[in-house]
Amino acid sequence: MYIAIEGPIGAGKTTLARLLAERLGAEPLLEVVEENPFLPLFYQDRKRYAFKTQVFFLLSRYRQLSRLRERPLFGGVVADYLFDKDAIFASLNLEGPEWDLYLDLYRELSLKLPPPDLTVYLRAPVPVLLERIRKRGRPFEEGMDPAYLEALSEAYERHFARYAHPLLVLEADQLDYSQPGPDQDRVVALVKTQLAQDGRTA
Ligand SMILES: Nc1ncnc2c1ncn2[C@@H]1O[C@H](COP(=O)(O)OP(=O)(O)O)[C@@H](O)[C@H]1O
Ligand SMILES: Nc1nc2c(ncn2[C@H]2C[C@H](O)[C@@H](COP(=O)(O)O)O2)c(=O)[nH]1
Repeated sequence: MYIAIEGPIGAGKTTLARLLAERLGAEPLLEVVEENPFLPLFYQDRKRYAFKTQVFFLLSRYRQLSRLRERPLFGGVVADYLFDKDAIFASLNLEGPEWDLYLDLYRELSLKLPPPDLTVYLRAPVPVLLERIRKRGRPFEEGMDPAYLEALSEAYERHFARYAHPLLVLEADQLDYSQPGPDQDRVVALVKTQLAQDGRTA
């Protein structure tokens, strides 16, 4: 069983991936964005650092997800990202020959990765995302541009409107699974039900 959680910045992906991994007896597969040395520079000058930032993410995501093919998944995996995320961000930040070169690389690498058994797409309004980003407190995200978040949310909507694999869409502002309580049980139950409907067991 391989579950991926996606959604815009601050939607609650890592929080949900940890919770599901714990409740389903699976391994969390988490991205460490702080490992990307270009990311803080990207937020200072998006045009200048977009390509370097993206290629670093592309390679590290590819390497991490490739390992899923190389070893048996005994208890399953819950990842806090989908490989497609890379192209969603790239489509907003790259253009011209850099975008063409990037897309060539992305297409080649994506062919080699398995799709998840279930993807959970977390939706939330921009003000909620901004509040959660503020609460998380990463220094380089302090001046997050609401227009960038809006464009990113729209790109996610377009992507999942034509997504061809099993998908569960959750309104992430309606469920507080960040602390113990009934919403945690509710979100776990929703995922289990979806897995069962798709013929998978958790
Ligand atoms: N469903 C939720 N309700 C309220 N707060 C949440 C929820 N999910 C996450 N949070 C909080 O929002 C912040 C961002 O969550 P995080 O999981 O890091 O988001 P993402 O991985 O999507 O960027 C964290 O401070 C987290 O505790
Ligand atoms: N330019 C890009 N930035 C990215 C990409 N993936 C993530 N990020 C940034 C967005 C956030 O500031 C931070 C963490 O992302 P979360 O979605 O985990 O909150 O990293 C990317 O591909 N390109």
